[in-house]
Amino acid sequence: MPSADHKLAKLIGLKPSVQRFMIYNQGCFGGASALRLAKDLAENNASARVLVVCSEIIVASFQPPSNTHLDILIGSAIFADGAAALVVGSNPIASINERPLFQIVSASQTFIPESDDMLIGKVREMGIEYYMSRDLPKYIANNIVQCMAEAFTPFGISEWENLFYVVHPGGAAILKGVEEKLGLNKEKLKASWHVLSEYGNMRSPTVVFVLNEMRKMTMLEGKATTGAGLEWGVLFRFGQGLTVETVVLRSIATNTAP
Ligand SMILES: CC(C)(COP(=O)(O)OP(=O)(O)OC[C@H]1O[C@@H](n2cnc3c(N)ncnc32)[C@H](O)[C@@H]1OP(=O)(O)O)[C@@H](O)C(=O)NCCC(=O)NCCSC(=O)CC(=O)O
Repeated sequence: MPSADHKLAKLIGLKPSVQRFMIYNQGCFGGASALRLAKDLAENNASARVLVVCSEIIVASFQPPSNTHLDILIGSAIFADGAAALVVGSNPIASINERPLFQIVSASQTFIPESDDMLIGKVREMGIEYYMSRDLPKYIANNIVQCMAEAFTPFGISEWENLFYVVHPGGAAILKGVEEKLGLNKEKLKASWHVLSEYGNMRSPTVVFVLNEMRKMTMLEGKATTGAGLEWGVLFRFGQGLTVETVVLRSIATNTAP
């Protein structure tokens, strides 16, 4: 200490009076927790612009394979270092060229009952020791429909095929489980599959990579909105707890987005 937020604020020349918040020990769902907090800050502080920065040094958790824990080897194979940033605000000012990419409509957090043992990270001297149950993908898959229903019922939406998807690519089995339970075709999670294969599971920044990939793909394909041509979408993350973060998004017309 002072921690990374203080160093970053100085490095990029923010005012000394900038309001800083650090979120630790959230694992993979940290990126969505940060968005949820940023949304509240932006909506409750007129003209605030919130810089969200997610950074993970996962190499600090790297361990040699264990004879008794195959999951340690799986963690070493799928996890990767990464960092990402985005800005959240309300009431964009067109005259200074503020052009949003997505609108955060709602953001919620819940945890799956009886799932505490599915994913555990123990902070040790050598870094974080990770334990993942082989049943973890099943728990996520079995609970996704309920999370989606709770998030989208207030908006009268129940057709999952009509949404765009920004799903945390925790592993291939997790993406396959989500596709299967929501009855999605392979194209729907294209951005998540791409980020998993190119960058791996970087925990909290991963979802920002997926958002950016979604934007890039839809621009390249000439779609009408930043959400693969669709209006409504979901950003879905999970982590220890098992905690699930579900963020309802709306896309922006590409003729107005940067
Ligand atoms: C690791 C995989 C990519 C491997 O996929 P494959 O299709 O190649 O193979 P598979 O699924 O059949 O698994 C191969 C063998 O490994 C075993 N196996 C799989 N996962 C295991 C685990 N966690 N612990 C112990 N064994 C495990 C299977 O039972 C099988 O054994 P056998 O051959 O004997 O039947 C996939 O299983 C996967 O995506 N698993 C989920 C990874 C995960 O938990 N991600 C969450 C990260 S945490 C996160 O994202 C949040 C956070 O950090 O906060």
